[in-house]
Amino acid sequence: MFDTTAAFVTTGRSGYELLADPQLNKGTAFSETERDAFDLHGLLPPNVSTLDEQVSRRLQALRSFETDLERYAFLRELQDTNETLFYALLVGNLEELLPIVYTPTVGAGCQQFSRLFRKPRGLFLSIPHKARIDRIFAQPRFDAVEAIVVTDGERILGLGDQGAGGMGIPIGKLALYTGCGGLHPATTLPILLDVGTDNSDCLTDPLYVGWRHERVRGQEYDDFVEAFVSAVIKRWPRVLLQWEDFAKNNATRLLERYRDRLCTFNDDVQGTAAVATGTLLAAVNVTGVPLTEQRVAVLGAGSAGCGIASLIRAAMRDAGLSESEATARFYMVDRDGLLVEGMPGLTSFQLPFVQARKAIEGWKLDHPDRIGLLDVVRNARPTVLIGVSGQAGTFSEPVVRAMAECNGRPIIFPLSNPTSRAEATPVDIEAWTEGRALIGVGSPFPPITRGGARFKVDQTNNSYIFPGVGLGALAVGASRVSDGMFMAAAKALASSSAARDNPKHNLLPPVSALREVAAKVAFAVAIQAHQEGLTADVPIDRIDQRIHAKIWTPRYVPYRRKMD
Ligand SMILES: NC(=O)C1=CN([C@@H]2O[C@H](COP(=O)(O)OP(=O)(O)OC[C@H]3O[C@@H](n4cnc5c(N)ncnc54)[C@H](O)[C@@H]3O)[C@@H](O)[C@H]2O)C=CC1
Ligand SMILES: CC(=O)C(=O)O
Ligand SMILES: [Mg+2]
Repeated sequence: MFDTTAAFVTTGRSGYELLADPQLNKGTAFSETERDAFDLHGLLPPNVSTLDEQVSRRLQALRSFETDLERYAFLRELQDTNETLFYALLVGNLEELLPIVYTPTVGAGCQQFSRLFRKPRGLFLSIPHKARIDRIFAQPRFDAVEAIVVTDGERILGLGDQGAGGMGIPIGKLALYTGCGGLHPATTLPILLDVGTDNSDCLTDPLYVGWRHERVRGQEYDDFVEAFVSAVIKRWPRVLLQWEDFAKNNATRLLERYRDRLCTFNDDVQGTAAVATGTLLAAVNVTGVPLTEQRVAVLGAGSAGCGIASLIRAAMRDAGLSESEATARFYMVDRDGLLVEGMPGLTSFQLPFVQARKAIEGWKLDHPDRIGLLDVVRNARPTVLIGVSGQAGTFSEPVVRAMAECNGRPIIFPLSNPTSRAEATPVDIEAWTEGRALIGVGSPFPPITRGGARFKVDQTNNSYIFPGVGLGALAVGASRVSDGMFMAAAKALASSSAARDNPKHNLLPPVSALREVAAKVAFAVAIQAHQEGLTADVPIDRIDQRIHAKIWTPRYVPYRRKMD
């Protein structure tokens, strides 16, 4: 386990080599003694700064930019120059910086990746270099790796195929692993599986940095992923591997293939499920309609949609419903309308959530051959409406008004990212429901006005879950990540809700509290792993201490020169 509490660091690097290493560089904060010992005099201006002074300097520079994309590029550059400073800035300003490091700006960062590319971060594993994976992994720099986030760039937020530009997502997710979950940056590794791209803008862009090839699919793709996972297990047998932003035809399939072979999970399927379930449990407290009486409509029956349905259904079973009673409460709507039994083209992970033909007999439909979202809301009268379709504006005024007509307090979560892809905006939902809706959004939105005051709508994003799941799993050396661990994470999140005491308060803690949320989620996840027999021999009364020992706080420690 990486020692996050080391009192000093010993290094053989000096001069420019030391300044060029983002894991070791302190910039102007190198002390006089360190400047003597590491030949840094003259390479730095003479004034020695504190970390706080450096943070103030960078914050001032950051705020002077005109656009968020410039701020994103600035922060990425800082991350690649001085990680301690980058994280001190991030941790101290989560609310302000998360929308830049993470959604929505990270989406633009992926789209502009080839233009912004400066220094290498993480690993690009491309099909032409499949045979070299072991050798790439073998570099000593990666000895401390404990957490990997991997994507193949095919479904980047709601922005589709971004090819190698998708690397922005693992980088952003791991920034949250450290910024919110406290994992030491040296233990994190972003990976992009470059299997080509079907994005013609990338393929025809002379500046595109990825492998210029159409996306490889089928057996060759599967063989490549297998080579990757096998090499990961060989190099880091106890690593936590997070799958991120894979397209619908791969996400659940790969999760099922690998979830029993290593400590791994899919964030879009399982992390999203936990944040949606946790927020819903908090909302149920407010509306007073028990979970067992909720009816849930989901727009977008893909990885996130079916993951969400699956975990909410499990929560309904825990609350006393049978499997079939719980299943009947879900209305999954995709491109071709409501999923009903016998519909052609259903995937294996959609099949458990189809509605029985009999259940919809007698429904009044706008068009007899297609059951759209509005039909579902009018006929099924759902209490909850969740959007994970990546399609902006699909929670139209008639749909939202219909939700408001059949519910005193409709629960409406347009969760698609980035901001431009949200199914509806909080301002519109607030207006169309006369302020009665309980709203959750995937990306940050400006505050709305509620009861004459500004109200910040909850950002219902898996960032409330994955840093804590990773921290908890790693702290106790979990061998696997189970569905039970995600349920524990969801319940821990719900128990942090301020709305438990006052229904006018937020369903979720603010983004500024994400570090505390991660620690709480980590504890619940680790306890659950222990109860399921998935941990190494960590006594239950040591779990809290293990978690806190793993949380790194960005600060400078003194350096000592390593003698040859
Ligand atoms: N708030 C959060 O924490 C998270 C949000 N998301 C967002 O959810 C969205 C979907 O992600 P995934 O499920 O992984 O993608 P996916 O591609 O697996 O699923 C999207 C589904 O939406 C369907 N769809 C597309 N257009 C539609 C339309 N007009 N009406 C109904 N269905 C339509 C697609 O056919 C597909 O089944 C993305 O925008 C992503 O950013 C995903 C994960 C976490
Ligand atoms: C938040 C996230 O994981 C997504 O939008 O894909
Ligand atoms: Mg994602």
